[in-house]
Amino acid sequence: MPNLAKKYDSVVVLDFGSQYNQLITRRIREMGVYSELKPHTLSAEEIKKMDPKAIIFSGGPNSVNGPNALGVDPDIFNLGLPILGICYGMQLMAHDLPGGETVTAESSEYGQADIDVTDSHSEFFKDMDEKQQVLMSHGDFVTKVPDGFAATATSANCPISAMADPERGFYAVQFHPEVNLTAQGREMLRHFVFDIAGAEANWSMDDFIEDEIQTIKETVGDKRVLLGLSGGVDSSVVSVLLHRAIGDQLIPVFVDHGLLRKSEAEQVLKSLGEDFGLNIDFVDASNHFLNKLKGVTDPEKKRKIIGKEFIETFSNEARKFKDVDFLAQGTLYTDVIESGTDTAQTIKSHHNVGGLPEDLQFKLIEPLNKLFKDEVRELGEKLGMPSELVWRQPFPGPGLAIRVIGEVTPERLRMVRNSDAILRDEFAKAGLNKTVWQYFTALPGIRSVGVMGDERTYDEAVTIRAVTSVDGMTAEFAEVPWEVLGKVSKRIVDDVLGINRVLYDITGKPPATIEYE
Ligand SMILES: Nc1ncnc2c1ncn2[C@@H]1O[C@H](COP(=O)(O)OP(=O)(O)OP(=O)(O)O)[C@@H](O)[C@H]1O
Ligand SMILES: O=c1[nH]c(=O)c2[nH+]cn([C@@H]3O[C@H](COP(=O)(O)O)[C@@H](O)[C@H]3O)c2[nH]1
Ligand SMILES: NC(=O)CC[C@H](N)C(=O)O
Ligand SMILES: [Mg+2]
Repeated sequence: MPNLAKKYDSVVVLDFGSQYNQLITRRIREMGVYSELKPHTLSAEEIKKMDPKAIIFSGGPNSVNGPNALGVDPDIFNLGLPILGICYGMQLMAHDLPGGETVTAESSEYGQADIDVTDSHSEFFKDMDEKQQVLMSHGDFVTKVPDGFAATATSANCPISAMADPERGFYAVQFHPEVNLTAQGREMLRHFVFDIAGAEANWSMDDFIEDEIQTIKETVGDKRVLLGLSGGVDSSVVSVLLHRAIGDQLIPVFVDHGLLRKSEAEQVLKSLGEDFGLNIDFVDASNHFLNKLKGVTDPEKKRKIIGKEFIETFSNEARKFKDVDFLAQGTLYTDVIESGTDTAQTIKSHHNVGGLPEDLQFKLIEPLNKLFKDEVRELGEKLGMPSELVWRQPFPGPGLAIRVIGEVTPERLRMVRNSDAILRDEFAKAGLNKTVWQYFTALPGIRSVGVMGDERTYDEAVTIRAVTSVDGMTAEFAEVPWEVLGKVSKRIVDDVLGINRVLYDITGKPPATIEYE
């Protein structure tokens, strides 16, 4: 995203490593105010140049009193700008400003909690009920508010749940107003952005499109751009943006790595090639990928191999054309944060981020890497893309490899591919493809005893994963009618050789993730 903070009213969010930090920026963009996440190392001078209306300090995994504490330029407090500290951000304010104190509690608090607002005059909690349901997720807490501050909310486990110094426009909360589990969190953030910081809502997704097209044009010049096109929502949206910006300088490459779903290659070539008119370079690299994956069982190793093979395939293709300096990908913010950053932990290396080799010879173009899935869908609709494409369920780049736990063999790929086709068929018949966010089968690598036609079997199991979500950051298992599950189970066991048991996964994210590896 270009540096737009100066062009529109904006809020700068400083990153201390919370998994939710980019959710803060999107909550603010939803209000029509531009927001960007920036490193916590940004100096007061650099922030001043961006001319934001306010600053937010995000949460983070470290302790302000610990050896890995992350800090801010102390001059930030003298910029005359309103500041909101969230969780770690609040603790940091109490740690850095005179008179305050943050200590490590004897027991941590993770989950929903009730707080009592003690100062209903506070602009932050203006016109709100005294009791508020919030998400707490912390081990440290503020025991003394800094000079000039007053406590504004309290709870049984966290006596100072919020504090404020309205004079300087400094506000802080121990809970997370950016997540849905804080019932009125959006309202509180609105108070901060509009009433306290006085921002005006003068940014929208249309501005994003215009600004991105302009930036892409300037970056690319007369060079060519190879785009990894998967047929999924993200890379398709990128293809439209790029096509608008640079026309025929775009080379969309679709790779069949042997890990695609049933009939996927034909469908993608038809819908994006024939119907949508993209001139797709199709590469069948399946033997190559599958050979490299032979004997590999560790999930992170698989992901790294796939990331490397993708890049090798793209490099080989680039040699066929002249002047290819750039690689474009449909990377989303979820891929970035889960792959780990300087401040956030690695949950899994997405092939397109953490799986990339260090000596990449392309410059990357990733226009969506600050956005979430639902924002990308909104963008796709604004770009006039067909709704079947915009509302397609996500399919991960490493494909079926991360749905076969343990070794990826042709035999096991056949089992997961055919069972997945049955699941998708039955979900479509039941209309569930419109309501369930993502659904697929996986091979958990369990073998168990069965009896089929009076014979003993000792075969693999298949699990069904079906989740509802908005942005893929959190998810709940979908409540699928028993009847549909029964049909799917019967068809899988009847038709997919080598499967004698079907399981249904009833875990959310967290604590699980959506995919199995
Ligand atoms: N088979 C493939 N061929 C070429 N590029 C691919 C392929 N699979 C994934 N990619 C690249 O990796 C990126 C990340 O994959 P990801 O699955 O997150 O996004 P997507 O496929 O575009 O959208 P969706 O999340 O809806 O599946 C893609 O946007 C694309 O650039
Ligand atoms: O392009 C991708 N490359 C990857 O390596 C990858 N891993 C997971 N996913 C998709 O991301 C969303 C969140 O997945 P998890 O809960 O499993 O982390 C879900 O929609 C997953 O399907 C991936 N997409
Ligand atoms: N979620 C957070 O920001 C946590 C802050 C800090 N690591 C704590 O445990 O208190
Ligand atoms: Mg995909």
